[in-house]
Parts: sequence; structure tokens; C-alpha cells
Amino acid sequence: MDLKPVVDAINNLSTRLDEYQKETRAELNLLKNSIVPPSPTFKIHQSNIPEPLNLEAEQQPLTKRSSFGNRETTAVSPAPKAGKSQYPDRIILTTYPGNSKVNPIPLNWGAEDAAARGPIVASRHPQSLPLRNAIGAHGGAYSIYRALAVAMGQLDANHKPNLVNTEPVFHVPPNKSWFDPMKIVSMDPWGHLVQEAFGDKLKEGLDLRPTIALTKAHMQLAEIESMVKDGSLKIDGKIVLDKKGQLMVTKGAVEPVWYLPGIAKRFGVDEISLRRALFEDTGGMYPELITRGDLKVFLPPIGGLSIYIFGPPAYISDPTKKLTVRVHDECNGSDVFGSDICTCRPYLIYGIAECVRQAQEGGVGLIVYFRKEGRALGEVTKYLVYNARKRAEGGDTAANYFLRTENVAGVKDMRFQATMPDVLHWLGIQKIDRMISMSNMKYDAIVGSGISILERVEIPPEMLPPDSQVEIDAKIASGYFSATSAKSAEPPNLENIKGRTWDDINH
Ligand SMILES: Nc1nc2c(ncn2[C@@H]2O[C@H](COP(=O)(O)OP(=O)(O)OP(=O)(O)O)[C@@H](O)[C@H]2O)c(=O)[nH]1
Ligand SMILES: [Zn+2]
Repeated sequence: MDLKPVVDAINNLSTRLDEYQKETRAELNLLKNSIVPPSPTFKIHQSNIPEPLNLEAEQQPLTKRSSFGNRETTAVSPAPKAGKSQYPDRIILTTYPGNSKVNPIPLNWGAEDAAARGPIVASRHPQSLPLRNAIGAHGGAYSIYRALAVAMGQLDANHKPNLVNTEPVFHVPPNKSWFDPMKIVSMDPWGHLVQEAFGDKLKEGLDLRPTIALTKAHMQLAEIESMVKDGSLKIDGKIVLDKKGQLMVTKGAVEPVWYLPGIAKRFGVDEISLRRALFEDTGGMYPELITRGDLKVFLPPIGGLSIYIFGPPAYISDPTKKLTVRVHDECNGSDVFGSDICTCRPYLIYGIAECVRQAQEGGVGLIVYFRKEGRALGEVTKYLVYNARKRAEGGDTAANYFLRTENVAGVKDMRFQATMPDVLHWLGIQKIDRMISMSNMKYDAIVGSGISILERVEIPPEMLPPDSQVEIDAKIASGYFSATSAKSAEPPNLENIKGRTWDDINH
């Protein structure tokens, strides 16, 4: 028997093993030389951190030829300073609760007054860092842009917002839901009252940031103008201001603040599994999720929500006043750009018009707009799904509508409406007279959270855009509410409900 090939293979393996060991040793040496073993205070000295790449040479202002004509354009950003000069202090790791620098301000989620609850401190500014009691960063996904601004030297790393005159323009007072630690778990009920409730801490120099802002404005939409023109919406001078359909609105923006034990309970998982999944699926971005079990609040890097109120905001929590609500999830393609493959913008507009009508009749209307693009799967996934739908053998049918999304994303929906009602409880809503939605998921979440819905209102058939029949029939077949289809004797054959083909789209 010829053993030569076996011997060669063993030699080969042994050489590769040697090389691997050498590389590993080199890497270990590199690590040893560059990282100081954690001292009792877990400080890393600047001098021990490997020098950052010398970016100066690469960061001369860029001059490039615009593709539109021969105009020379110069990048607006100044040549940035090297990153480390933005942070003259030593890095302080707060990975472990035993670190002597770590002394978080206690948070009592659900406490009955602001002082007892405590402010949310997420800042790593030198003065706030030891008192930090939340994982993550303010601003949701925008924290990354803030980091870029700091890295480029355009924003002082220790900038604190000047909050003078930023207070809410209308009152959302505490209600009993605020004092049940499990009722509001995805936002900070005191988030709009930071300036008032924690003014003393702000004066002391803590970097506290409101996570809710409340303001007012006029708004104008082409469809509302048409409704005023055709007489279906009346000018009243208070809510519909003029023949252009200008609307008076009070509105607010809310950033997510998660109370992890409450989020875990809401989704029926244990807190440890939740923390592990959040750690893993953010690429290990927040190690404190694992190591800092003492920190119960997480500011996730996701979009928040907006509220639009038509009529007096105080009526929202008054059960003697009628309330119309539409909860809407973001669909940029339709909401902003008018794509006709789904019902989103027309349903949103119908919701606004119904809210306005409710307010004109002496009640109040509320739109809640969540940044959960493409059922929280994102727009890239959504457009991949559109392609798969249009290219499918047998065409784009209602029968396979959800299957196409599942094929790409693994699930048909990741909005998980369980935390959606938090904002309704924050506002003090006890019942909804008219709910402008067909979604069983939204309905079940709201009613399951203790808010009753007296009437469900579907989108009028005449408002359905040309290519959206597939979506609406697939939704109704999967459990969405429809008074119209409940009346019809025969359910439609979903194989026969077809959307446009690519050929139709091209012409
Ligand atoms: N992934 C995916 N998302 C879609 C598709 N079509 C629409 N969407 C998204 O579905 C969501 C629709 O949200 P809403 O307008 O609040 O409607 P809904 O929850 O279905 O129910 P209603 O309240 O009855 O309108 C938005 O986030 C859209 O971007 C699709 O084909 N695939
Ligand atoms: Zn849509």
C-alpha cells in the first residue's frame, strides 16, 4: 500500500497547524501590548490604546466633478481632526456593576412621582457617566449620526442641548397607567416632562434628554384640499382653517425607551432570553445587556412614533368625549411617494379626515404613526417581496400574498403590536369610539390591553388604489376585519385576485 499521500497530507496539516499557532501567538501579543488588563476601576489609558490610523492625509477636503454639468463641488466638511482629540479623557468602561465608577441613579419604573421614579440617564458625558442608569443612547438610530458629527469634529462630544423654551405646548398629565410598571414599557411616560420634573438635575449639570416633544402646527395635504373643494369636509375656522384645507394640529414625537422586564413580559419571554437576543442581533453592540443586569432600561436604536391630534388634546382622556383613532405603520413608498400597490396612504388620509370630522362634531381625533417600515421588516425586504410577487408563476395573487413575504423574511410580520397600545395608555385613553383600521393584530393588542373599541371602520372601497386589491383580500382572508366582505355570501377565490404584472407596469 502506498502511504505517501497519507504522509503528505499529515505533513501538510502539521505545517498549517504551525502557521495557525504562530498567527494566534502574534495576535495574542498584539492584544497584550494594546490592552491594559482591567484595573479595579476598569480605566483604559489613552496612551495604551493603539494609535488611531493617521487619517489626516486622507481627509483633505474632497474635490469632485459633479455628474450634473461641469460644476466643481467641494465637500462642506472641514478636514477633521484625528478622532482621539474629541475625547481627551480616558475611556471608562462601565461593563460591570462592581466598577467603582458605576453608581447609577435608582430608577423605580412605575413610581407615582417623577422624583421617586428618577430621571433616565443614558449619557456618557463625564459628569453623567457614573450616574448612568440606561443602556444604549438617546436618539434611536440617529445616535449613529451624532457619533459621526462628533468624530468629524462638528459636534462637541460633551454638547448638552439648550432646553430653554422647548417645553410641551399642551399638557399630557400623569394618569394611572403611568403608575403600573407593566402598563407602559416601551416609552418613558415622563419623557416630555424632563425640563420640569428633573430641572434640578439639569441645573446640576446632568445630561438629561427629553424622549418626547409636543408641539403644534398647520398641515396641508392635497387630498384634504380636494375634500374641502368637493364639500365632503367643511371649513370651520378652528380645525379646517381655509379652502386650501389647512388643518390645525397638535403633534408629538416619541423615542423608544424600553423597560426590559416589562418588554419581556409583554412578549412572553424571560428577561435573560430577551437580553441575549438583543445583544446577539445587534452584532454584540450593547454588551451591557448581558453584563449589567442591574440596568433595567434600554434605549434601542430603532425608530419611534409620532402622534397627530385634531381637536382639544385634553378630550383624549375624557371618556365623555368621542374619540376617533388610526394607528398607522410607516409605508414610505405609499405614504410619501403615492405607490399604488397598497392601501397605506389612502387609509392614512381617510383616518385624518375621520379624525377631523370627529373633532368638528365636538370630539377629538388621534393618528399614531409608527416607524415600522414594511411591517418592521424594512423597505429592502418589502421591495424584494414586490419583485417576488410580480415574477411569481401564476402571477401576483392574493392567495400567495403573505407567503412571498415569508419566503424572504422568514415571517410575514415583525411589527409585534403588543407594545403599540403603550402610547394610548400614556395619553390616558380609556375607550375608542371609532377605530379606523381593519387589522386584527392592532385590534387584539388594544382591546387586550384594556381599552375598548366601540366601532371598527374599514377603508371605503372607492379609496382602494388600483393595484391594492391583492393586499386587501389577502388581509381579509387572514383575519382582518371587513363589514363589507362579511355581508357577501361567497368569499372571493384568492387565486383569482391578481395584481398587475411587470408588463402592465411597463405600459
Ligand atoms: N413586508 C411587506 N410589508 C408591506 C407590504 N405591503 C405593505 N407593507 C407594510 O405593511 C404595513 C401596513 O401598515 P398599516 O397601513 O398600518 O396597515 P395594517 O396594519 O395592515 O392594517 P390597517 O390598520 O387595517 O390598515 C406598512 O408598514 C407597510 O410598509 C408587503 O408586501 N410586504
Ligand atoms: Zn403600503
